[in-house]
Amino acid sequence: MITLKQVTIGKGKHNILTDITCTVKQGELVGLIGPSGSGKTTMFRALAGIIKVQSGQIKIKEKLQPTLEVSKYIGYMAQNDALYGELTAEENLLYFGSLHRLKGEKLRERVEQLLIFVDLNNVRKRKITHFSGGMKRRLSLAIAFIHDPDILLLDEPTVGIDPKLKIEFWQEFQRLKKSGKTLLLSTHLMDEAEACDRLLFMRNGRLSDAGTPKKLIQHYGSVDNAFLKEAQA
Ligand SMILES: Nc1ncnc2c1ncn2[C@@H]1O[C@H](COP(=O)(O)OP(=O)(O)OP(=O)(O)O)[C@@H](O)[C@H]1O
Repeated sequence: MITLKQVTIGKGKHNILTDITCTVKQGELVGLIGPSGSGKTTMFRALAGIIKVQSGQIKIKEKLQPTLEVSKYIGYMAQNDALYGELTAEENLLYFGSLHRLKGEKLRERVEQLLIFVDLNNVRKRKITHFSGGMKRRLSLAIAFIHDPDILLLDEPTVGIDPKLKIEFWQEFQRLKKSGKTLLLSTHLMDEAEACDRLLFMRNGRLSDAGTPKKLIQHYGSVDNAFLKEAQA
């Protein structure tokens, strides 16, 4: 579903990503973990087709990225919320839905479902400028889901989310995975890392290790240890 082959971004000594090769299969829930500044967001941006690779290639459903053709398959939740502050939550969803050519009853139904899912139904008419950080995150997640994409790229989706909603988000991630969606998400939280099918460790722009949480726990003692070891190495 997602293939990276010797992907390098940046130039010479200033590479942000270096020689990344990995795949994510359909129906997998993969966690991207690594220290701050290790290149996770850059990898998401490249997968979403926002930035180009200097060398190597990224394929989404066998199509070379960046290409407009694959944007319908991808739902990307960025770390910095890209929302329209002067629009309400509902208007933002309607707008982003229309960009994906959703309209009429189908769009309205989807907006209703998502406002309930991210627990913003009671503030749907409020402008985003009056939203808290956590509320903006929730709306960003709803926008990534609006067109029911096959691939979800979620950059720290639960930051600023209260514990109850975090559990509900994870139930939804697992449900989406079971329904055949492919999820790649970044996290600094070890309980989330352990809930993934597979983990990719990034360090200094390189993929330093990969494996199931179980395998990594066997090797390092715990996912926490694996993370700390990779961060310090
Ligand atoms: N547009 C850019 N131009 C130059 N350097 C950049 C650019 N974007 C990111 N970087 C650098 O690339 C490195 C990786 O950044 P990135 O945001 O991808 O890391 P990250 O793993 O997502 O970090 P965090 O966990 O803090 O979100 C950092 O050193 C950052 O300063």
